[in-house]
Amino acid sequence: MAREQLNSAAYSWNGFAERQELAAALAGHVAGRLTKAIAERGTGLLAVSGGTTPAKFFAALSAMPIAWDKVIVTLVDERFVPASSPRSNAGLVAANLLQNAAKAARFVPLYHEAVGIEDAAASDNAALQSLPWPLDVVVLGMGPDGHTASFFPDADDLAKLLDPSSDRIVLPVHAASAGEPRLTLSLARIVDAGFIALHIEGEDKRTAFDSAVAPGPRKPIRAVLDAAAKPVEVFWAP
Ligand SMILES: O=C1O[C@H](COP(=O)(O)O)[C@@H](O)[C@H](O)[C@H]1O
Repeated sequence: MAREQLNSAAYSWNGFAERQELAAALAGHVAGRLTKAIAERGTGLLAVSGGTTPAKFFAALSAMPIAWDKVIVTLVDERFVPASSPRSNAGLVAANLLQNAAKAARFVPLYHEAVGIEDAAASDNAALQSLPWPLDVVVLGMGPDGHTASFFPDADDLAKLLDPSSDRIVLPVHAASAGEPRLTLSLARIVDAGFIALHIEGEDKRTAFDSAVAPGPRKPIRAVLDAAAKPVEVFWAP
């Protein structure tokens, strides 16, 4: 059960005492949304984040008894590295989510060998057109700098990345702080999802979230909160 529940127009705060408890609760919400989508339109479209936070949530979700053969999983964002790299978000998903019952899901990666991320983003854009948009569920993460997806505060052309009316599905990202070039779903596709969750853990991320929603410079996560038609469900544990 959520330890604390706070609401504002832009988000609902679901606080938990333990990370494992959060993982189980978030997995339950996501499974419920996917089950509903499968019943209504025969398929469930899920986009998940990478990084270090989601492993426990992925393990819990992978065991949920849903019709995984009707679920398509893709990524919110990806580092421009092959799946064999320890930095690969696809590698994290393969090792932790596409296991157990969830082995039956179809995974659509963002990384493909290409001359550069502009070419990779263009081919992803074409390949992902055929998915059954909108997303039923998107699970975002956030860095202590307030980046979410690969919307880094120092990214080139940040305004273009954060354009909520973009007709792009996937965009290339160059940002000095990102480590390597990135591929990211557009803000427009993220905020159009039926259920938007933000999964963050640790006091540093709570502080970063609090400062992002306070008056002041607009951090990328704030762009999601501002553009989403419904409140973002924030899942946090210390
Ligand atoms: O680089 C990334 O970082 C964020 C946050 O990751 P975390 O390690 O702090 O959990 C993540 O949401 C994103 O997918 C990833 O590419």
